[in-house]
Amino acid sequence: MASDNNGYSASELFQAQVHLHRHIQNHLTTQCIKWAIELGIPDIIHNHAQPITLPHLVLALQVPQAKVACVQRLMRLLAHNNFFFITKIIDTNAEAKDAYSLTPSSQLLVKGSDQSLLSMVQLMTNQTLCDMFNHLGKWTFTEENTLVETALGSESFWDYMQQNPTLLTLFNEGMESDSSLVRLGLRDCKFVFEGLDSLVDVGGGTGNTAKFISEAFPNLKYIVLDLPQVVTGIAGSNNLTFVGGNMFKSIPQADAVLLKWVLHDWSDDDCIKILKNCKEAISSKDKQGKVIIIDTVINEKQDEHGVTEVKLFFDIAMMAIHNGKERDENDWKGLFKKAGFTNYKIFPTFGFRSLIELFP
Ligand SMILES: C[S@@+](CC[C@H](N)C(=O)[O-])C[C@H]1O[C@@H](n2cnc3c(N)ncnc32)[C@H](O)[C@@H]1O
Ligand SMILES: O=c1cc(-c2ccc(O)c(O)c2)oc2c(O)c(O)ccc12
Repeated sequence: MASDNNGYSASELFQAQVHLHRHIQNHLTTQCIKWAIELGIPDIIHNHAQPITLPHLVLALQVPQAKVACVQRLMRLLAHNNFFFITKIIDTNAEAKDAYSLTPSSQLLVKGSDQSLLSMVQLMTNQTLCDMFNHLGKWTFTEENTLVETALGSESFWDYMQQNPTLLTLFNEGMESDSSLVRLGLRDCKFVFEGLDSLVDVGGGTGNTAKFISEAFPNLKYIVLDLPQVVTGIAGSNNLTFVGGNMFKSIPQADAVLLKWVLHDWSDDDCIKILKNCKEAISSKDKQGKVIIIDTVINEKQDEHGVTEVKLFFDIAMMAIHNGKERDENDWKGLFKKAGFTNYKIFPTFGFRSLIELFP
């Protein structure tokens, strides 16, 4: 059998086989994270005062004896991928036993903690949304802008959610959980909000970011603008008001506009429309305000491989779900110029996102 393996050595092809399997079976990591959450494993470990052994873990889980080894194998895979640490502890019989503890990544999966990303995991592993990605091939050959049209038959993701209140709640809770972590980054960026009398948080969702900033700046008049189905019925406070509306139609006047995780949902043309409306909202006779953007800036040269991978995952998700995209600095610069802004400054502070200050 004559073959030159297309010029590759056997060892290169075996490496390629491993590489391929790592990626095509990666959905099992997702499923195992979901499984561990369903069992409540991060919470049990969190509530246990010290690293927990397998016998104690399965006792707390109350799994049938026949499934004990399955839990051990679940924990082995997740520990291999840094979702748990495995350490040795000495038990009452003076024997060394494996015990599990949380890593920073599984700390994010603990229910009810300030930095819990549990709702984001529930959103991203939602069956309807995950199934949608099976239609990418078909979608390519349609005239439809988004996979939501091809797979779910709705004009836009926002329309689909308006018709599916359970998904809307899941989405809003996912966004809220994301905002909790962004708080940590904002602590170092307070200077961006200093000196402002008023701010409109455009597409501000159910107001988690709003609560944090409006509490930190009690003299700041803070308005959250979002779709009526998102903000109707949400109570504000002294300096926080929720307004139902449409950012393409009009944005209330203020010293500054905040756009957190909004522009990546939209095409370039739509972003230019939104940014022009923002410019109008911050321009008055006697002063020019600013726009504060919290979003992704792709930077393949500077970022670690894993960080870029996350940004590129979001790029595919935004393309498919919204006809949106993730952008590099050059893309952002082009949008800013076309929308009539002259100056901007990027602070890379929020993990895979940055804060951009934008001036007319
Ligand atoms: C990805 S979410 C981000 C929410 C929030 N800024 C955050 O970071 O948690 C985008 C938000 O834009 C809102 N949105 C979509 N279309 C809108 C429109 N035409 N006018 C105002 N808000 C809109 C959505 O309802 C959603 O809450
Ligand atoms: O963080 C997000 C995640 C997703 C999302 C949902 C289900 C998936 O299966 C998936 O891969 C991604 O959707 C978003 C979105 O639609 C936004 O407008 C803004 C942010 C997100």
